[in-house]
Amino acid sequence: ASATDRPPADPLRPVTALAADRLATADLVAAAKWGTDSPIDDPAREQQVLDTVATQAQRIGADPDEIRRVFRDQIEANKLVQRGLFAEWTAHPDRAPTTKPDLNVVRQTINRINTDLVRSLADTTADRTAPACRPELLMAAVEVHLERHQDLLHTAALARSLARICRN
Ligand SMILES: O=C(O)C(=O)C[C@]1(C(=O)O)C=C[C@@H](O)C=C1
Repeated sequence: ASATDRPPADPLRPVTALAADRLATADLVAAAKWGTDSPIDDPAREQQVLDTVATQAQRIGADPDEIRRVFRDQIEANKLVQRGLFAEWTAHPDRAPTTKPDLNVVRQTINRINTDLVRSLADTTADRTAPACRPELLMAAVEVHLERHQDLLHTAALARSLARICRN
């Protein structure tokens, strides 16, 4: 067998990278909401996200309820980052953002990541069911943390976002 016959060393890397990509948008969402009347919690938008990913899951033969649960975690993790940043900006106003992104544009980015993440979850159903899922997921999270030089807030949120990736 040649090296190319080997299964990928890091099968959960794409899912982990997409979860981190989605969390990176929390900085933009927080900056868009900072100093406005828009609250961090937007239940109507959450419902829209969850319904859309469930429909996408169904269309590609994935379990819509499982995908909903995984995305509930993505949303909670996103709010963790937003709340952490609001706390930091409140305590240190000099660290608050000076430009305000357009929330609708940021949501378009989130929508694209959501679609990719649904696909990636469907593609890794076997890996996520395997006994090796937890160690592989941890390895992928450590690699993403190191490569992106993530701070504690984003790494803690990443761990939160991965809570239900493994099926066992
Ligand atoms: O779109 C927003 O307003 C966000 O804050 C992002 C997000 C999400 O993770 O999708 C998180 C919290 C809100 O309640 C709704 C959605």
